[in-house]
Amino acid sequence: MELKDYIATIENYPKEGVVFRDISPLMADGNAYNYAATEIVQYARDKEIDMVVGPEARGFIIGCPVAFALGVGFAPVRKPGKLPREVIEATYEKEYGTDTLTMHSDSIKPGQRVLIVDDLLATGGTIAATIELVEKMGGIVVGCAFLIELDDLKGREKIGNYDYKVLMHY
Ligand SMILES: O=P(O)(O)OC[C@H]1O[C@H](OP(=O)(O)OP(=O)(O)O)[C@H](O)[C@@H]1O
Ligand SMILES: Nc1ncnc2[nH]cnc12
Repeated sequence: MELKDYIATIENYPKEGVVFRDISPLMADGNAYNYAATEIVQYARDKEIDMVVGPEARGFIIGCPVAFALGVGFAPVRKPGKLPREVIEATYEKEYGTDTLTMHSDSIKPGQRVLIVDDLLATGGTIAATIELVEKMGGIVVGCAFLIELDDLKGREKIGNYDYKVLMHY
């Protein structure tokens, strides 16, 4: 399946100069959505994953079906003020601004093997902050998976030696 057929491109959104890659046509097509999630599940199958972690909000859209298919739990990474119990925080820079991410401080148990899933890798700020949060709790990041990587923004460099999988490059 040619997954790029299901990505919409919007220029100058949400800011002048940004080329936005929109996954909503992919989500709207049952076959494409299933195919994309299954590709990530296959990548993760032999990794003995205990938990999937995904950043708000688009990381939930692809991370939750992957967790469901693997038969493991999902831990959300959220923007400040959204999680009701004790949280840990990490601050990061992204393509269009700065932000802080939080997780419930007990959402990953020490030694758990974690797959991080998000829709898109841009500057890598989100994935770097998410890795930091998981590791603060003693989790082991065994893989990172994305639908899309924006190669020019060099987010790959923030991933360093962690294993990662990308379905589409722009
Ligand atoms: O690699 P980075 O430069 O960090 O950018 C990638 C992140 O940016 C987008 O999320 P956004 O923060 O826009 O939130 P949303 O999913 O709630 O729209 C995207 O879904 C990734 O999580
Ligand atoms: N160019 C882009 N398109 C879609 N989501 C993004 N998140 C960060 N940069 C993005």
